[in-house]
Amino acid sequence: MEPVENVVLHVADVQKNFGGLRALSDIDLQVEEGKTHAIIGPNGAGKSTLLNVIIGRIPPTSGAVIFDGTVLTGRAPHEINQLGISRVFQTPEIFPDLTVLQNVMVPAFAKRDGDFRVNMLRSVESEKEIREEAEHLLEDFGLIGRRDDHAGALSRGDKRRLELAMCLIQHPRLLLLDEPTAGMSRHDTNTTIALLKKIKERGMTKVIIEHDMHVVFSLADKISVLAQGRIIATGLPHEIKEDPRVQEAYLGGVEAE
Ligand SMILES: Nc1ncnc2c1ncn2[C@@H]1O[C@H](COP(=O)(O)OP(=O)(O)OP(=O)(O)O)[C@@H](O)[C@H]1O
Repeated sequence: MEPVENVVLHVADVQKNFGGLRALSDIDLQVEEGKTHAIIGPNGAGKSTLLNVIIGRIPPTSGAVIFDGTVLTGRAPHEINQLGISRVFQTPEIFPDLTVLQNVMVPAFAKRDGDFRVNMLRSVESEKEIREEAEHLLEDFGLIGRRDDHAGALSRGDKRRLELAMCLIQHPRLLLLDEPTAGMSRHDTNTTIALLKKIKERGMTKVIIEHDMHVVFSLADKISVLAQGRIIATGLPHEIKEDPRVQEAYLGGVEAE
């Protein structure tokens, strides 16, 4: 594998077996600081497994994940979060009984204080700085009008945007996005693409797993293609579009925009 400059995340020679099934083989992925790196591949290729290995939810069978020189493998998910990695899941993980504003504030306390604690909610009203930042984010995300509503009452698209705001208030160095536009209308998808482009302007590194080629080619600086648990190609978007192995394994017939 060719050396990559300014690598902030290195997935080094990772394998993952589920019993007799090898879900990931010989994964070597290098993500450059400040770039958006997309991971695409057909259903069952291993994308979610790879993401879960990176965030510490699934231990790899062998290999390691290194973030800015620190080995993540073996650390608990909340420790990995504290090191500067946040993630948005396919199914939004929000607090449905808290207000929209409280939802955005809680991860800021968690990052600062080290864990989610029930009593942190007592500080919600007194923490002016965090509250103001949360309100700014809700404005950016078009959710300020819903700030006092229960988050559980939001539409699916709004819940996903809320979750993104919950990540951003942590000022992560690396943001992992698992199909951030899944289930959204084209309009909501385009709004989310615009938001993610804005984040890019702030220089945050992103790893994005996505099925929607419109989203991938709108955002990615680099793309890796997973097929049957292996990375079969990594390159610039135009290189990936033109790669016959990729067309055969994945794009096959799908017109990339
Ligand atoms: N916890 C598990 N136990 C056993 N097998 C699993 C587990 N998680 C995933 N697998 C298997 O590992 C392979 C990779 O699955 P994974 O969900 O990572 O693929 P994916 O690329 O994310 O697919 P999709 O696009 O459908 O979400 C699949 O064959 C899947 O059935």
